[in-house]
This record gives sequence, C-alpha cells and structure tokens, in this order.
Amino acid sequence: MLVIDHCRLTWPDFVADYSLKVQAGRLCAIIGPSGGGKTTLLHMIAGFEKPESGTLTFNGQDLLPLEPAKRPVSIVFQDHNLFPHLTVTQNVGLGLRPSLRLTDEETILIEETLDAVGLRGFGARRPGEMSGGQRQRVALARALVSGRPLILLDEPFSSLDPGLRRDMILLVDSMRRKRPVTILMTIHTPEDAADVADQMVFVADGKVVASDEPSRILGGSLAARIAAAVSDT
Ligand SMILES: Nc1ncnc2c1ncn2[C@@H]1O[C@H](COP(=O)(O)OP(=O)(O)OP(=O)(O)O)[C@@H](O)[C@H]1O
Repeated sequence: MLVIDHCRLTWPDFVADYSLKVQAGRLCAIIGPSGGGKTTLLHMIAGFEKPESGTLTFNGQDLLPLEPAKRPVSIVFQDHNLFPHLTVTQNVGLGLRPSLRLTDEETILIEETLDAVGLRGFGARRPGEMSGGQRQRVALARALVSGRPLILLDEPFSSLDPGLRRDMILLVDSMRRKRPVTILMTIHTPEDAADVADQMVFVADGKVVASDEPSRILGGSLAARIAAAVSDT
C-alpha cells in the first residue's frame, strides 16, 4: 500500500499538504483543477520534490530518504521523454539498464513488452518515425519493463484524440492485470477512466479533497467542481 500522511510542501504561491492511501495493485485516477497540485503530488512520490514534513511509504518502505533512482517508482511524463536519436528498443532498454548494454534475456523482455503494448516489429524505428500514440506506447513500455512496482503516469495521454486516449487507458488497465503494479495516473477527462480505475482522487488547492470509487466521486457532492475543473482545462 502507498501511504502518504500529511506531506507538506511550501512555495511562495502554493502550499500543499497531501494525505492519501492507495492499495497495492490498484489503478488510481487523479483529477482536479489546473494548478491544484496533481503533478506536484506525483513528483513528490517520485522524489523530485521533497516534503518538509510528513511520511511517505510504499509497502512499508520509507521512500523519503531515497533518491528518485532508488525508489520503486517509474514515472511517465506527458511529453514522454524519448530520446530522438535512439531506437525504440534502446529507449525502452533505458528503463532496464541505463548503460544500454543489454543481455539477450533483456532484449527478449523488451521485445515481449513492445508486443504487449502493440508495437511488435517497431524496435528498430526512431521516435520521429512514429505517431503520438505510438510514442506514448514506447514510454509506457519503458515504465513497464523497469519492473518497478509503482508506476506514475502524469497526463500521458492528454495530447491524444479521445478514441486513442481511451485505447491507451484500456491498455494500462490490461497491463496491470498481467503484472502486480500499482498505478497512479493524472487525467483531465474523468470519464476516460471512470470504469477502469479502482479509485479516483480529487486534488485541489494542494490537498486530496476526496478519494473514493470513481462513481462516488463523479456522482457525489464534487460533481459541479469536477465539471468546472474539466471545462477549465
Ligand atoms: N518547483 C516549484 N516551485 C514553486 N512553485 C511550484 C513548483 N512546482 C509547482 N509549483 C506550483 O504548484 C502549483 C501546483 O502545480 P501542479 O503542476 O502540481 O498542478 P496540476 O494540478 O498538476 O496542474 P495542471 O493540471 O495544470 O498540470 C502551481 O501553482 C505551480 O505553480
């Protein structure tokens, strides 16, 4: 289980105080108004931002003393951070071995993962030779191949058209059914994930305002604030 207890960050214009629990193996969708603190929450879990107080554990392990690279966390950004000069296989391989001196077993694992995200035969291509949706799949494959149990997706699909976005969310859902991973995903369109997420979290003003099953979040007292947040973005 991921347990965040009163993790506090203070900047001149923004104060965050996050508390949240996510059971291991769950898919948790994070929604909320622009500037409310969704990305900052993920960055804090990944270790890019350090809270000045509070506790953060995953499956009982204290994450706060750990540098980002040492955390059991893999993060996918909206701009997917692929290296244009590297092939798809190499970009995914970075999730396994930054030196890219891949063993035969690792190369096979990469091929299997590319297959799983629908990119069989794309290994030799470069990101510039692929569509936006295909590039997102490469970034997702890199996160999955890392074997890290906690995957953070920071609006990875928001630049895609609605049909493709939905396909990608279904792909994330199918991946986590094959492998025990816990996934936190920020999204702008709650409906995209309403039927696949186990948990939905509404973040605003640097706080987790509500955390519950998606139907309760979307149909509850926050419905008007959620609608306003969606139309605002
Ligand atoms: N390193 C930083 N230093 C100072 N302020 C920051 C820093 N990082 C983020 N902020 C501020 O924290 C607030 C929350 O930003 P954050 O990116 O987490 O929001 P968000 O909910 O992800 O927004 P969006 O949906 O627009 O991406 C913003 O006011 C932002 O300006």
